[in-house]
Amino acid sequence: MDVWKGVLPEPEVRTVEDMREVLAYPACEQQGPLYYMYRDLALTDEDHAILREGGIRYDITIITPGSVCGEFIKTKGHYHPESPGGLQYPEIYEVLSGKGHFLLQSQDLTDVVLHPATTGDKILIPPGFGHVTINPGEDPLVMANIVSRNFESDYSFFRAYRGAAYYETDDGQFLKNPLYTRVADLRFLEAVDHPEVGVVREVPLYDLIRDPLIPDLMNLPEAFTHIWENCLRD
Ligand SMILES: O=P(O)(O)OC[C@H]1O[C@](O)(CO)[C@@H](O)[C@@H]1O
Repeated sequence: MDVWKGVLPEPEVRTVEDMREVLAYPACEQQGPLYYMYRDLALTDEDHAILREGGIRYDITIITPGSVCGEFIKTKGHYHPESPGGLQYPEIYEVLSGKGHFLLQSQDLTDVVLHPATTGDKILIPPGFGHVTINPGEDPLVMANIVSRNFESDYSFFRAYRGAAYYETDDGQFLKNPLYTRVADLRFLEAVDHPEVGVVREVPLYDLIRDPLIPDLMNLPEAFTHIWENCLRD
């Protein structure tokens, strides 16, 4: 992988079979791996200690291009649980190469946002938003994330509702998931910088592991309500 100069552990792999319960076309007979997750990466032991002490993790995920019976390949989708301060844990993503469509849906389904993103773009997942990443491009989508290491993702809603509120098909259309009876229309929003917390295009996400603000942003989201309130503004 060109974008990562460090050691790569064995990835966790999701296959068509693992994804069946969230697919637009669950009877699809295709098989094989769809995406690869390299979790808890660090370039040096010192960096790994910084990540551990800050209670955060740096991961890289590679989503292969293509479709599963006509639906673009995507991640499974999950929500994050509540942090001790009462807000759900947030997350930060960066596109390292390729194109991504980051679909974010609020817990009460009154807001569903799609952020198209390309190399360098950063995406904030605010507390309370479930998220799925779709690869709508012809190349692998390589993306990194920083997230708290103090929780496990919650897949129960996406399992019960067979995926996110919208499926993206390989002709570029968004199909409303019929199990969502009441849900907001999809809003398209450009990925923007968040200079107040140092999350900007010119600074690679990996460099932020040394910024003392980032562990707080990820683990004490209640101290950053001004960021969450504004990050999905039109
Ligand atoms: O857990 P899912 O929905 O398959 O999504 C995978 C993504 O989530 C993460 O676990 C972080 O939230 C990443 O490692 C990976 O990109």
